[in-house]
Amino acid sequence: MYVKVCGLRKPAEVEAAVAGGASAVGFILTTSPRRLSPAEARPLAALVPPGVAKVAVFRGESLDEVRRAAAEAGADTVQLHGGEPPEAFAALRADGYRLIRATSPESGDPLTAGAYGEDMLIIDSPRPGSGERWSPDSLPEQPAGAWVLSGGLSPDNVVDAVTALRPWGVDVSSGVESSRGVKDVGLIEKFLRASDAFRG
Ligand SMILES: O=C(O)c1ccccc1N[C@@H]1O[C@H](COP(=O)(O)O)[C@@H](O)[C@H]1O
Repeated sequence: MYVKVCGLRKPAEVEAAVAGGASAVGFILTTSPRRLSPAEARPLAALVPPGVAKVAVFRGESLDEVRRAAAEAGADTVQLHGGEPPEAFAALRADGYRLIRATSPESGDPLTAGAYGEDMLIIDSPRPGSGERWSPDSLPEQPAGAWVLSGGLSPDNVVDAVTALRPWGVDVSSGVESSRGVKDVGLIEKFLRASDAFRG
């Protein structure tokens, strides 16, 4: 199972995620208590070994700004939360990025991974990064393909959530923090150990 740990801001957090077997680490390059500048993200991305994705997260920035910031940060994957059209995904694909489309159950967006040309689909609460969970009852259709469960996951609920929904991957930020925007390395390790139950 794919496991992404998002909103990292310090070398020790990146190192804990990598050592614990994360598939991807995320850097928030948009409005957020976890926001980093691309220049701040770049040395963190440089700590990430091959085989672990370096995800730059955006919400509502222009395509030009996404391109500029993702390149400066040294990301290899772009995550878009802004309801961008398929053409934006095509342009970023042509630049060589792997792509994540993020949406929420009641957005009206397609819930099939790849519908806009993305590699993965994150299904998150309507307020990304809030730590809020969403109800499976709010899904208008069964998600399909490489879809990633996000929104309010934590070391204590990830096993039950995955058992119930059987996503292709999971994504966490708030649930591995001691307070809003402040990661707890012990919780990152605990989340990754809990997720090990679903990895080969
Ligand atoms: O973390 C943020 O503040 C954020 C801001 C804007 C877009 C996305 C953001 N985070 C994403 O939210 C989920 C994690 O949610 P949770 O905190 O675990 O409930 C993850 O996809 C982050 O990339």
